Amino acid sequence: MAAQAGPLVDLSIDNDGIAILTMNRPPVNSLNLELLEEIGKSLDEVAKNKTKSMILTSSSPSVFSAGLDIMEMYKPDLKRAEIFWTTLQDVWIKLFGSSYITAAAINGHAPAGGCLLSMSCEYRVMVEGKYTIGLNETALGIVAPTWFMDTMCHTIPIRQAEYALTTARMFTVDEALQVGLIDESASDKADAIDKCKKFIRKFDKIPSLARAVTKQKIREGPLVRLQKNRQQDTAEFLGFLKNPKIQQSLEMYIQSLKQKAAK
Ligand SMILES: CCCC/C=C\CC(=O)SCCNC(=O)CCNC(=O)[C@H](O)C(C)(C)COP(=O)(O)OP(=O)(O)OC[C@H]1O[C@@H](n2cnc3c(N)ncnc32)[C@H](O)[C@@H]1OP(=O)(O)O
Repeated sequence: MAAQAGPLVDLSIDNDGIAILTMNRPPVNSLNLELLEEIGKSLDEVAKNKTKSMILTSSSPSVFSAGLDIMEMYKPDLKRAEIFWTTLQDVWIKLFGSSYITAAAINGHAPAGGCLLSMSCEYRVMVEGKYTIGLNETALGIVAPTWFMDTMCHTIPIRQAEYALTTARMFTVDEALQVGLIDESASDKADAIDKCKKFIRKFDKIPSLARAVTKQKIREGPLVRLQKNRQQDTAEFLGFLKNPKIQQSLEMYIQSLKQKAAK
């Protein structure tokens, strides 16, 4: 993968006071430890500045995020892998449990961890095109953690979530719209951001404390479940990584990605 030039995320505040968090790890915004740390810091920044809302997007022309960086899981240094996983948990807790309004302008593919980040927001607008979104972990021979599943069950009906998770279903933009995995489609990134802003403006007349407490209460179940089981969740992740069959599946998957990229 190409070396990183420039910051891994850009956090700007627009004229309406809306924070725009842009992931910037070419070529595909795969979530490695350093990118997750920067996303986490930006989420802290948004919370600290009491910004009323945030839009999550990507600087790539065709990928929102390719999900977790598979190289963090393939034959890893186990100490780093543990920090990687707890950082991912932190990012999810901060984003899913945030009190400010969140929306994702999904300007490209959003598999696995990319889908998780967008589902952790309150509203999703995806750019039309040959892009797909979904939790495809089973196709890699791995099991999505419970909190990934909880996040999907919080977004689409549980029957659809079970079917999508077990079959590693990647939804086209139209399919995602139909099932409610995204809320709107958009012609391009600017349109997606405009539509996210329109969603955010819906709260102009809603008292912000009532909105925030309602959001946090409705999201309490999945959050408490992870918070109570963080150590076990981390131990399970490390256990997965130590399993030779999982390592073999990851190796085959990496090979297939490399072959596809070389074509
Ligand atoms: C117990 C564990 C539980 C948690 C588990 C998992 C959660 C996850 O998030 S696992 C990651 C799952 N992600 C994927 O399956 C996506 C894989 N990528 C793709 O499908 C495509 O890359 C994508 C559609 C996102 C974009 O396609 P293109 O624009 O055509 O790019 P390329 O496929 O050519 O890729 C360019 C370059 O990036 C490398 N790459 C892609 N994805 C990843 C990734 N997730 N991690 C690391 N590296 C990735 C790809 O191999 C190419 O590399 P080079 O060959 O070196 O250029």
